[in-house]
Amino acid sequence: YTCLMMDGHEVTVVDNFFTGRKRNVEHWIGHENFELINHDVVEPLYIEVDQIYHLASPASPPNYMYNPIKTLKTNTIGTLNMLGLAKRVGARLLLASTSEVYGDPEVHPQNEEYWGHVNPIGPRACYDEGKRVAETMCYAYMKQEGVEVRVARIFNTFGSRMHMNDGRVVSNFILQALQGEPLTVYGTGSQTRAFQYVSDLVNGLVLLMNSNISSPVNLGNPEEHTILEFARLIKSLVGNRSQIQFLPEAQDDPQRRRPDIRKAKMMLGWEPVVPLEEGLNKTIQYFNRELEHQANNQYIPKPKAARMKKGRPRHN
Ligand SMILES: O=c1ccn([C@@H]2O[C@H](COP(=O)(O)OP(=O)(O)O[C@H]3OC[C@@H](O)[C@H](O)[C@H]3O)[C@@H](O)[C@H]2O)c(=O)[nH]1
Repeated sequence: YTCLMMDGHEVTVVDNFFTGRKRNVEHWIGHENFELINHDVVEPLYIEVDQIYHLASPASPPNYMYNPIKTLKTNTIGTLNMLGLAKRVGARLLLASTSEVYGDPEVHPQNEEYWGHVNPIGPRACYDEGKRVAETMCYAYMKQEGVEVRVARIFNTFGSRMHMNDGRVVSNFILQALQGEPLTVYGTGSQTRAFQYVSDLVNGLVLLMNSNISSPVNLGNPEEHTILEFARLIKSLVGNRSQIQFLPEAQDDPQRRRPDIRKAKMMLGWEPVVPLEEGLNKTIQYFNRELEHQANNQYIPKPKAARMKKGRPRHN
């Protein structure tokens, strides 16, 4: 799939490593087109660039709810800083927005015209409303300052290099199945989602960035399943006998979600090409290797040296 560095672009990765990991980019360290900056977008950034993929923000519900104020700052102040950077250097900015701007949708499937159904004071608000105002900011900078913006509304995505503690449903189910633990379904499992594999998303993001479409575009895989169906599918692909355990439902959990991707198809010529099972199998292999890596890299503390007692004279 598309790779900016292999295509000859110089890429500067900016990460505060709140949910990111150095291991995910370590194979690029030393490449002449690659640079890594440990930086938080809540602080201003002064670099020279032509294009900004503004992907900053935790995306997993447990991660973004862990520190809602930080999530809000990242999506508001962070977005203002990135738009300010785009304005200063004349760069184009692509915002990673989300299907969560549609909230718990009353329209199905969701197309880009739908305004959404979001609880502004619920537990997901820091993210939903943060992304909604981030979109608003993009169009204010476009109108008032002439900044070129692109807005991708990204639907549920999974794949290699996800964090083991990510907390979203695909990584949870795979890790649970691989370890023979029960698969935790929140609520009845009748809520639906549609999942795209990460490489499809990357292709869509690069196509959108280089297109002339400034209005929001959905990027997702329209193949919709209930969460219970996902649990059963992952169990069968991993091939073990984990139980399914029903836990209380998550508050404000969207009940149905599926992208209408006609706009991306028509205007970008984009659609997902990785079948669900193939993506899941790749991700299962990845998490298998992660579990092995974890088992082989346990930190074993060295025995502590005897501590000097306080108050006694030291004889050196
Ligand atoms: O262990 C789990 C985790 C999650 N779930 C359920 O699975 C569904 C999907 O949950 P996830 O946490 O993976 O993701 P959500 O769809 O709720 O949110 C996601 O939406 C789109 C993106 O912007 C983000 O990646 C994320 O916010 C929900 O109904 C959730 O309640 C489980 O049943 N068990």
